[in-house]
Amino acid sequence: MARKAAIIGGGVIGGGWAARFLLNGWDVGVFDPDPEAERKIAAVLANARLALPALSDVPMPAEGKLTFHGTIGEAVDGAEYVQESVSERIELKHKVYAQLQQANPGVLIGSSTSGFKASDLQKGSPAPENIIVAHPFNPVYLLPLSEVSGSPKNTPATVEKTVQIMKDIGMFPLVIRHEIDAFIGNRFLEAVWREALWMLKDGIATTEEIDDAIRMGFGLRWGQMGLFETYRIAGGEAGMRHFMAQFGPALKWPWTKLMDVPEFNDELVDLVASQSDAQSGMYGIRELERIRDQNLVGFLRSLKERNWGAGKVLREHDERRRAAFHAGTLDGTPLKMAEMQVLPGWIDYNGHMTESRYLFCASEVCDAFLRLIGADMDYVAGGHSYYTAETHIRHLDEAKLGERITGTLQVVKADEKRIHTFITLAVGDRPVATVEQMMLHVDMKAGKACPAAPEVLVLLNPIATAHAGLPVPEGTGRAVGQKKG
Ligand SMILES: NC(=O)C1=CN([C@@H]2O[C@H](COP(=O)(O)OP(=O)(O)OC[C@H]3O[C@@H](n4cnc5c(N)ncnc54)[C@H](O)[C@@H]3O)[C@@H](O)[C@H]2O)C=CC1
Ligand SMILES: C[N+](C)(C)CC(=O)CC(=O)[O-]
Repeated sequence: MARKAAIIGGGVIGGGWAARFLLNGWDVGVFDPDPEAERKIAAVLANARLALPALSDVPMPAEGKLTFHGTIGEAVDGAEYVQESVSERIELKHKVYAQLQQANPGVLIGSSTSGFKASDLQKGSPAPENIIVAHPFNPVYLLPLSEVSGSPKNTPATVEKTVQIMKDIGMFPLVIRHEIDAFIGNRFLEAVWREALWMLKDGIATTEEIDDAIRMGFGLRWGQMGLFETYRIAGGEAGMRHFMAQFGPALKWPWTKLMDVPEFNDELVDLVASQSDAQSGMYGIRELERIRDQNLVGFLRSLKERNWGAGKVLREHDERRRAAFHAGTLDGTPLKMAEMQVLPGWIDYNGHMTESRYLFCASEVCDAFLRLIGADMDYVAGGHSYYTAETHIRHLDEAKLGERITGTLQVVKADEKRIHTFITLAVGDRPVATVEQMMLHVDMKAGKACPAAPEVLVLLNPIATAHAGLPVPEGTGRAVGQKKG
């Protein structure tokens, strides 16, 4: 049975949480009095469905069931976790917790609050230990950070349970060790926001110029190394100490206006909003969200390839799901090994997935299979691997932008040195290509074929035996130009 989360407040952030839980296989019950909430969540979910699966290299679980409810009590019924995402008003949050704890007394409540401390949120609650901060960043379905911040009233077990739930949905829970307003992320962002408002108000730069200064320069660095690692490099070979010596005195120079806040009045709002309209008003918000998501997917995918920063979190999430997935897949049928989404860069001038990507997809399927039988990176580091000796691709149908391709693999024949595989790439139940391959087991140092290690054969052989009982897949052994049948 699917696990269930309740999302209380289905606006920008609640919608993002709903999408993340649903796409990770949880059922989600939503309560939001806004009559538009269902439509808004559907729009967020549509964008999330295009973006989040593109980060995964293992099959995503079946999407959970989304339900909308007329009361908080119905939404939280049967939920093991609540993500509260109502507007940032403390009295509203207190009212919501009272209703939640009356309906489901032991339920764990994580708050999306941007700045209230857990001890502020817990005031007046009969069970303060079950209320904790789990502060996300927009878009919740793509960005992994969740700042988990408790008070002395939360037990270590509550913190750990929250951490585990965040990991289960692919997030990076950062436990904040000291209770502070706005945690780490927003304390930092607020400082940047104040400086930006000053520069606007003083007529130093426009919204667009400030955004350009970020996105053409240091913003790109922050996304992959943060602040300290970046500055360490800026110190040259002498590193951080040299950086500090060189730029330390600047701390006392009038570089910032940080302690002063520009007066927040209509004039300031008009200045920011009108410049922002001029800069980006040609795009609708949902359109901007899709542009942002595609940029983030490309960025995150390249971090994933390098197993770095947020990309490492994605890989770890894949590993956890891979283990769960394979536990249920070794049943003697062709192995469902990988799922991929057709990304914008994969489309050619004919408007469909370009031919090299079929081989790329097959190689993802094949690598997943090799990991399954223990021929993984540690095995390769030990000097042995499988090399592909021959590949035959048949293109059966088109794959279009955004479609999800499932790759299944059947072992046609295997012995100590060879694996003959037949991979089917399908969109739903429509095969788009088959890829037949012969792989040779190789001693990499000697550059020669040799028998695979016993620990690999012990995993490979039962699969090969089970698959030997299956019909030989249609198309096996075909040559280019050969007539069907
Ligand atoms: N927008 C952002 O960038 C971020 C916001 N947050 C936090 O997330 C929370 C929600 O913020 P947003 O989604 O931006 O606001 P929003 O205004 O988009 O959504 C708030 C939702 O709460 C609903 N609501 C109001 N009273 C309610 C009640 N009694 N029960 C259930 N729902 C109710 C509203 O109808 C609305 O749909 C806030 O605590 C905010 O500080 C956290 C991270 C980022
Ligand atoms: C502006 N904000 C304070 C609501 C921002 C956040 O809380 C995090 C984010 O997504 O930037």
